[in-house]
Order: sequence, then C-alpha cells, then structure tokens
Amino acid sequence: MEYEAVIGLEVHVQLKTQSKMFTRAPYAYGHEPNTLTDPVVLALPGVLPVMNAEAVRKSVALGLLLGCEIAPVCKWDRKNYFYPDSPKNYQISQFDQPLCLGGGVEIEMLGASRNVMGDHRTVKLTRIHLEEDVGKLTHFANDSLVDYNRAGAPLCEIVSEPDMHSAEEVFAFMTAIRNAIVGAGLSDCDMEKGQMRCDANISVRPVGESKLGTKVELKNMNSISGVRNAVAYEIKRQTFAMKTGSETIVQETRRWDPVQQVTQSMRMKEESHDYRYFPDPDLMPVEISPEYIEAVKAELPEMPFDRQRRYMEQYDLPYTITSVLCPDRELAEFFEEALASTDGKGTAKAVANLIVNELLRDLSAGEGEGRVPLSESVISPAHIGELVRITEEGVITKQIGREVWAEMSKSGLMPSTIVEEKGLAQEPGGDDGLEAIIAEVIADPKHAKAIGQFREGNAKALNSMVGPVMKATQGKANPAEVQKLFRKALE
Ligand SMILES: Nc1ncnc2c1ncn2[C@@H]1O[C@H](COP(=O)(O)OP(=O)(O)OP(=O)(O)O)[C@@H](O)[C@H]1O
Ligand SMILES: [Mg+2]
Ligand SMILES: [Mg+2]
Repeated sequence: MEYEAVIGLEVHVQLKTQSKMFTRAPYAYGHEPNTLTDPVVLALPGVLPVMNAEAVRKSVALGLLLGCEIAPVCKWDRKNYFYPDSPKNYQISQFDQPLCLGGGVEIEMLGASRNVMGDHRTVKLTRIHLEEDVGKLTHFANDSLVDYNRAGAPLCEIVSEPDMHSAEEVFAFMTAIRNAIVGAGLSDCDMEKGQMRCDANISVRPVGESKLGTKVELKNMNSISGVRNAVAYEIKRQTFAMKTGSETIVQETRRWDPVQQVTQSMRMKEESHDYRYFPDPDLMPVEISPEYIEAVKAELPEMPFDRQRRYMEQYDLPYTITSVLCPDRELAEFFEEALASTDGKGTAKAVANLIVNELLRDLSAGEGEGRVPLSESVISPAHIGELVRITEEGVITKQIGREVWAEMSKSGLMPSTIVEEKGLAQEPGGDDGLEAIIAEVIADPKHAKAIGQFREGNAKALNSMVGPVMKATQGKANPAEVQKLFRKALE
C-alpha cells in the first residue's frame, strides 16, 4: 500500500515592538537574564495587564499580508497550565475568537534546475492569533535555569491547515513566511534567537484515505533546514511503522535531536481542554474597524513573489537574478535605488549583475561572523549606479570597471573620483597612440599565424591580439574600437 504524509505547522513569531504584550517592560534580545522584567511579567499580586496596541497593529498587518480575514472583534483567553516558564500559571492567548481567520501562504517549490522557476501553490492557513511568549528554561543534569526576559513578548501564532505533504513544502512555507514578515518589518524571524519557532504536526495515511491519521507534534527545531530535516525523518519513521507494523503511532510530542538527526518521544500530548481556557477578566475584547484595517493595508509592502514577477516583467531580469534579489526586501530596495541613480543611463541587468555577482560575493567573503551585512556595506547604491552609468557611457571599459570596483570597496570613494584621480578614463577612439600600439602588435611575429587566419576569413582570429593591446593600454582601450582598428589596419 502507498502512504502519504499530511503536515500542518504552528509557527510562532515574536513581533518587533518596543515593549511587551501587556506591560511596559522592554522587549529585546541578548540582555542579562531576568533584567527585562517588571511586576506584570513576574505576576506579582495586584498587577493588571494593559494591551500593547502596536502589537495588535503588527498582527493585523501580518494577517493582511497573508490574506486573512481580520475579525471585527477578538478577545483574550487564559490558557492555564503549571510550568516554571510562566510565573502566573497561565498564558494570555486567544482561544475561540482569534484576530485573523483563514488566509494562505504562496510557496515556491524547487524548479527543474537553478535557473527555472518552480511550481507555485498556496498553503491554506487556519488562523493567526496573538499571545504572550513564555520564559526560557535551560536544563542541566540536576537543575534548570529560568530567564523571564522574553516572557510576555508579543507572539503571533500562525496555524496552517493540514495542507502540506512533504518536507520540501514545509521548507518552502517557512522560507516564504519569513521573507514576507522580515520584509514587512514585523519581526527579524531569527530562529537561533527564538524569534521564530515552529511546531510541525505530522501524520501519515494510505493514499486515497480522506480521514487524517494520528498526528505527532515535533518541537525544538532552530533553523528552517532543521525543520525540513526533522519532518523528513518523521515522515520516514511513520511510513515505515505503518508499512511494517513495527510500532503503533501514538499522539505525542517528539523532540528533534539535531546532533543525532532523529526525533525522540518527549511526552504524550495533552488535549486542549486540559488548558481550561476561559476569557481573561482583566482584558476587554478588541474591536477592529474597517477604517483601521484600510489604514494598515495602505502601509503594507509588496510581497516577495509579487516583486519577483514584477522584476521579471518590468526589468526583463532572468529568474536566477530575481530569485536572489527579491526574497530580501532590503536587497531589492538597494537594487532599485542603484538603478534609479544611473539617471536612466544604466540597464537593470548591469546593475543587478553587479549586486548579485560582485557585491554579494564581497559581503559574504568572510564566512559566518566575518559576513558583512548589507546595511554596513562600503559600497552604496549610488556607487553602483555611477559605476554602471560611466561604463555604459563609455567613460571606462568593463575591465577598468573591475579595477574601480576593487578601489571603491577599499576607499569608499565614488567611481568618477577614482577614475579622475588615477587617470583611468578611456583613450578617445582612433587615437594615434592606440594605432601605434596596434601596429606594433601586428608587427610582432608571434601574431603572424593569427593574421594569416584572419586573412583567410576567420574573424575570430583577431581576439588573441586584443589582449596585448589591452595590456599595453592598461585596460583603457575600448575592445570594440581595438577590433575595428585591427580590421582597418589589416584589410
Ligand atoms: N492529523 C493531523 N495530521 C497532521 N497535522 C494535523 C493533524 N491534525 C491537525 N493537524 C495540524 O496540527 C496543528 C494543530 O494546531 P493547534 O494550534 O490548532 O492545536 P494544538 O497543537 O493542539 O495546540 P497547541 O497550540 O497547544 O500546540 C494545525 O497546524 C493542524 O493543521
Ligand atoms: Mg497551537
Ligand atoms: Mg500544537
């Protein structure tokens, strides 16, 4: 019998706000443990929560980005449980009236090769609700440490329908929402910092069966590829168990062990009624007006795949280049700024090529810690725009362009300044000096064979003679001009 996997994800995303969800305590990463707390976070007696309006606005933005319906009224519920990560023994969340309903995430699967766009489809969402994050526990052999710095941080939970069927789809889904959320400035989605976390629910069933199988929930993946690997492993484990009857799949929570690359049982899954949800009596329901929704909508950025389709159409850029530029809004805007600064004299292709091939290579030259973020790049959009402009205007050749690039990455000087200071501007065509150099190259017996071939009608034979001219002029000659002068001299 053939089996298929069914996967639904719960993705938690911390929203980038100044303060926490229900109090003024700051929300930030990387501080001394337990320094970002206050009586509300610590649930001291007598405190009351006050809702963070910016967190609601960012959640509405997230819902609109992902095509959700925004509920006109949503409310806050207490999710009760006893665990040291929450000092008040409940988490404020949303149970039966979440902020956002439905929606979907456009994903792209791998194409047949690197330069071919893959298939696109939309993965359905169930809901997005807003809640508060809990503290972080670090376990040791005999004891555990607790840090409440992230407790109370605004946290969106994006719940998908059981609408994915492979580890690759899960990878594409995570990538797509991260790109959209980072691009909209709603979160930095750094999984290593816990800003984006994912629980993957997986079941397997015979192909053709419409009823869902018993689901296993996976936790503890701290990168998008970690999620993909964990899901791939779990699909294999469950499929093998179903096919061979080696074990019975039970509803449970399993932990991904990134070192051994296996999932391990953590605990049996509690049913939702164990949480004894009830409306939080300290918080009012939230009403969201159509005007508010329109105002948030007006500020939404273009979605990455929409931008990519536009770049391919408007700028005629190849898929490979757009698939580097478009997922990263900062990079895409860098490109648009550079293109604008060519004053209409540069092509999008030339600008995009410099960014994708030269700039990104330079920035990532120092692996890991040595990587330079785009925001700290010495080379600005204006540098690239000007370099493209003076190259296309014929002030310098492409070869000199490379020299200018190396120089401006070091000094940060503008290309035209470098060209002027170093006297790199191209010799005007038909220059006597150039003709003399060409005559010399022709006279060199080394080139007798190439000249013979050229005279027999092989135009390409000239190519081997262009190099020495470029060398003699230190790259300042225009190769097309050199070819022309050779032809004139030989014909
Ligand atoms: N049989 C199944 N196989 C695969 N995925 C499933 C199955 N049943 C439900 N899911 C998925 O599991 C997820 C359930 O998430 P939800 O937040 O609704 O409940 P929960 O996991 O019980 O709650 P909690 O937030 O406490 O973890 C959804 O993404 C849903 O699509
Ligand atoms: Mg959930
Ligand atoms: Mg869950």
